[in-house]
Amino acid sequence: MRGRPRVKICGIRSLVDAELAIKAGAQAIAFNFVPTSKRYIHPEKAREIIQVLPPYISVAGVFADEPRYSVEEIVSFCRLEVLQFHGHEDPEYCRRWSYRIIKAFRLRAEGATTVSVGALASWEELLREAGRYAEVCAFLLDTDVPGLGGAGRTFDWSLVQGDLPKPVIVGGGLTPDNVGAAIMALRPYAVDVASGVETNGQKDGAKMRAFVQAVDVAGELDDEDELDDASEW
Ligand SMILES: O=C(O)c1ccccc1N[C@@H]1O[C@H](COP(=O)(O)O)[C@@H](O)[C@H]1O
Repeated sequence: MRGRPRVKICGIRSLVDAELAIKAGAQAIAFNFVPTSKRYIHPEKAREIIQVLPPYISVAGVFADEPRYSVEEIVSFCRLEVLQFHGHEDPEYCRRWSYRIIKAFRLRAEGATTVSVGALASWEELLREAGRYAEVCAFLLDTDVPGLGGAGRTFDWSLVQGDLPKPVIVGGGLTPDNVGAAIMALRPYAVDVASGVETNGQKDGAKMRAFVQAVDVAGELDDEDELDDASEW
């Protein structure tokens, strides 16, 4: 992909965070329902925020290894539109949802020599895993870090050596300074950021604006390289 990637800002915990992200130009925001995450938000609070959002902003929920009934309950209570499964969910778990599903794969961190259980260390492993998840709408490529995600660390981008069968969202340690390079290297459908737009653990409006501007610049450069191709997302 091709052209200007979409931006998702993850770990929204207040209405102010949501407003800043939307004003900065994000197309999607996400609420984190992983209980161990420092960005966890209670469903009641997420629902309050979602109820007053303007239209045309995609709203996602991040889950990791959560029982299905519990996800169903939170999704319908909060009226989420897209679900991001960030744990060890297998292809069977990712089937037969009435919502769009993004499956996250955790890739070897830049500079690391080993990976944790379920994380991927080569293009061949990634390609094989991606082929198993027929019913998801996109893959999120994130970094293998303790706590499953959100640590602000990049993965080894050279592991990605071609196209995957679904649109690719790139996350993991992106910042206003490196997101342009990530886009030029990986040409994703979308980029995803949590830590890189925060200061002292709080969402930072200036960093969010700088992030979206960096995506705009890289997206324009990418556009110049591309002929319109309606067959690609
Ligand atoms: O943000 C978290 O705390 C988190 C916890 C558990 C699973 C996923 C989490 N966040 C996701 O991690 C990536 C990258 O975050 P970062 O930019 O490196 O901080 C992002 O996709 C979040 O959705």
